[in-house]
Amino acid sequence: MSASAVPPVPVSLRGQALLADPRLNKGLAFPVEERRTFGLNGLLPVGERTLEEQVALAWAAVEAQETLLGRHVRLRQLQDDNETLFYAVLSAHLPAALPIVYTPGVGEGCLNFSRLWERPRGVFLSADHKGNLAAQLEAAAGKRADIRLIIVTDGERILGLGDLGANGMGIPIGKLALYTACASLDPAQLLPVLLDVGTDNQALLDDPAYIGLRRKRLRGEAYDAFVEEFVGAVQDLWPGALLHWEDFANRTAPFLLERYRDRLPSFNDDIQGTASVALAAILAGVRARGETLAQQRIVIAGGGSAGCGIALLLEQVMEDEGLTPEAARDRFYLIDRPGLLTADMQNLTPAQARLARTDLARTDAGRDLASVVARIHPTILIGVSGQAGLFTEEIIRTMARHCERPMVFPLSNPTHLAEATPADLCRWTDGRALVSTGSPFPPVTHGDLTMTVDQTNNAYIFPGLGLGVLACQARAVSDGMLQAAARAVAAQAPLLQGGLNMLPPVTELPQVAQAVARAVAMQAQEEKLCPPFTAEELEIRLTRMHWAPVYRPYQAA
Ligand SMILES: O=C([O-])CC(=O)C(=O)O
Ligand SMILES: [Mg+2]
Repeated sequence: MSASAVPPVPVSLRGQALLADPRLNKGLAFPVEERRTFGLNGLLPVGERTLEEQVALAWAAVEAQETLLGRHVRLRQLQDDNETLFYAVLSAHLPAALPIVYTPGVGEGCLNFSRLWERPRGVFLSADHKGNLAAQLEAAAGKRADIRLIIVTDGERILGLGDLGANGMGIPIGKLALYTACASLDPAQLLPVLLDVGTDNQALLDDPAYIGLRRKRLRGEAYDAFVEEFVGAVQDLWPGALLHWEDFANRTAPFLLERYRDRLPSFNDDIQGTASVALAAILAGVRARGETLAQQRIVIAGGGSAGCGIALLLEQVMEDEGLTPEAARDRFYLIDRPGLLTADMQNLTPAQARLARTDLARTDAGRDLASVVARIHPTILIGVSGQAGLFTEEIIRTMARHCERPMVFPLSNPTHLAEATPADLCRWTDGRALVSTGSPFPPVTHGDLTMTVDQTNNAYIFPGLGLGVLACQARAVSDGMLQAAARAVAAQAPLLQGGLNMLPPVTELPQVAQAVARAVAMQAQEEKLCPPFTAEELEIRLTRMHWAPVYRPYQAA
């Protein structure tokens, strides 16, 4: 769409204030007339640039940075300076920009967040300000803001990096960028929120540069009441907005998910988004092998909420394929630090207890990962352990002896925490393994074949899920909607169309998001979780919600 076809936006800011507003700033792309109308002459040099020229220069400046952190910082500065240009850069360079803005670059950003802090983005809600959260949310978002989607974290389990306290704000900022870059949601409708309830990370508490609350984490009833006040404020201020929970600790995440999933549209991305994309890749893999999910033996290394979430969604599909709930559960072997989880263990979470094995006792030998793999001959091995190198050569070679095309998913993030590298997995299995990681990896070569590495990252799911939920005004996010999202992604698997990959390439994330959004909305309607709509109405809404990174003309308000 050319700029002249777009109706002018009324703008009340002038001069410095206009240039300092990242949502409105155009930098040297302000045309002569707007420079005059808004008092920009003298503030800007006379030179003019098109958006395309700005994109080329901005991207060159990113690429000139020597480190991943440097590139991440450069893009974050661009986002805070000129949002339109930032998203134009992302859409022009999506595969290269994603690992900078998102995993693994965002991990570096979080680790250095306090030191890099320059200007605010999003809302920091501190436990010290309890009782005042609604006012702070409204003030920080802007009085007239129409917030449709919030990502919230309390920073306790940032990727596999652990408790980063207030530094975890990098994650909601980074993930929200994907809602715009992949699903074209208007960035003005998205809000990152950090619940600053303290940190148990002593290094941060001791760090003079740390920007967060200097106290141990709020726990128990005080924590619950704080989250409750936050959710209540969101519902009052922005009814119908979607709440995306991200990177909460394993013990907190499932509890918050269950507590709120029927009260407002909400989902936990680490549990449900990760499960949905894993299901997508696995469905593509088993179909390519000419099998069903119900035929698989699945070992999950990592008994946290992500591992349990993956098992739950896979089980539901196995039941759809005709297995009884007991038979479906029997397909899974959940392994955590103490080894295979067995029903006689103490302190299991409810999700772990459901999956714990009853055919072994906690005192039995052979409960370590290598022994379990050697005994049960899994067809699928999933790593959500945060333990680099957990998938050893011996384990993988054993698995590959009993399975022609073993599926191996080292999903831990960021890159250095993956349970194995794709290159090793390819070598140890003579190129037979179907490999997918959580973070991006370079292509692998086997013989004269070079293939890109699939990334089973929730980025395939959450942007489209959010778009679909908002487009149909769903009042909740059901497991059925997550299954529908997975099926929509699996339907685009190159592996089922003569290609090598289980997931579509990252370049296709925008098309994937549209397909996921449609599938999610249709499923919500099927389950009567939204007002009824026709297919035509859905298309109109999806088109209306489409925000493109182009400069709109301004007129003085
Ligand atoms: O952020 C990512 O890349 C995936 C994710 O949710 C996590 O690892 O916590
Ligand atoms: Mg996460």
